[in-house]
Amino acid sequence: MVTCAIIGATGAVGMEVAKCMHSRQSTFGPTAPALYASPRSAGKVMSTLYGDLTIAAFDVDLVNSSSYDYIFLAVSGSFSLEWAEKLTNGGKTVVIDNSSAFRYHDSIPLVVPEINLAAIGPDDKLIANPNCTTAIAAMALHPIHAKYTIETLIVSSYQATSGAGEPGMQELLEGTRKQLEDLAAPPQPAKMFSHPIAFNCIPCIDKLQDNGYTKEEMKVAWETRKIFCAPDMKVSVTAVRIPTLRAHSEAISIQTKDVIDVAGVKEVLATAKGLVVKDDTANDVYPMPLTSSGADNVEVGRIRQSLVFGDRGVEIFVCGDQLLRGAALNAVLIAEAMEGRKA
Ligand SMILES: NC(=O)C1=CN([C@@H]2O[C@H](COP(=O)(O)OP(=O)(O)OC[C@H]3O[C@@H](n4cnc5c(N)ncnc54)[C@H](OP(=O)(O)O)[C@@H]3O)[C@@H](O)[C@H]2O)C=CC1
Ligand SMILES: N[C@@H](CC(=O)OP(=O)(O)O)C(=O)O
Repeated sequence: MVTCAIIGATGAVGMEVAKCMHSRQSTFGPTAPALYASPRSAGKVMSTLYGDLTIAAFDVDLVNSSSYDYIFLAVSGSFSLEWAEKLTNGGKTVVIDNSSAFRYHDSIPLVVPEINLAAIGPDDKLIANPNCTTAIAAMALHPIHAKYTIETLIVSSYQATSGAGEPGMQELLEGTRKQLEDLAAPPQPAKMFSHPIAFNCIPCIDKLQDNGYTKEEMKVAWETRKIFCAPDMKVSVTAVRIPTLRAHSEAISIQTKDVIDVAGVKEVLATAKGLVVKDDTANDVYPMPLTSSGADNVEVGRIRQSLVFGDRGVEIFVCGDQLLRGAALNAVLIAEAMEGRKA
């Protein structure tokens, strides 16, 4: 029996981890996870696919006394910095961290299972899960990179409010509801975002860096290079928050080393794991947040030859549920693969 705990179980990612575990019957399904959150949530009962489960307040000794096989961490970067290594419990537990705390450490694997599972060594006990915008793009980009060698990426993202967790979604819903009561009223003041998000879009996610890009934008560059082992790949991103609940979308311009064409791209994407090609624009079939929300696979479409890069470039549009592909599902697939290695 594989035993697991979710820390941050009441949050947007934590709740999805429990659902993903349940759906992966082969490895995790039979055993309900232990759920931990902040002391605010202690004793609360959460309805899950495993039935009603009671939340415990996080306490490192309490958690370590259970010697779980896997811990899914879904709290904050500062929380992970403080606790992640201690939670490996002297090597007894594998900790898969959804935060950005360890992604850029050379000695910590940053993993998308379909791409670089081999980055996990036999003694690795702390594994970093990538940023959601990075993970979704990577699913479509890696097969293209493997065939044509990507040299340059220019990305514009359209990111859902759940990227800011459960409170982000609540702010969109509440702001929209209030605005619809009186369209002439000033927007609700923003708490989670830097401006009201209802009926708006905000071209700034996370902290501004010295180079004029935001941290969210730089994460995509840093992480794509690390996951693809492509330190020289040129990556420029504009990350934008939009008033949707779930699923991030990205328009991606790709410039390659080798000559590339649409038919070849479609062929390589059609057989790639974790992807579904939705590319029939004449019949209004393309990736969208509404169709990719709740789905395990990333949608890719609008595949066309680049007017800018000619026969060394294509344009694609991707859309994926960032709570799943960009967080919970990616983490559970990592654990499943690590468990599979033991067999
Ligand atoms: N949302 C997304 O799309 C993605 C998020 N991530 C990362 O995943 C992590 C979680 O994000 P998300 O689910 O969105 O965040 P939420 O704000 O929705 O959830 C945060 C969770 O952390 C818990 N928590 C807060 N403080 C403590 C504490 N002291 N001890 C134990 N638990 C605590 C909260 O519990 P309580 O309810 O008791 O406060 C809650 O369960 C973050 O690091 C984020 O960067 C990564 C990829 C995508
Ligand atoms: N920053 C992402 C979500 C997230 O939490 O990312 P990260 O794990 O890199 O902090 C968003 O706002 O959509």
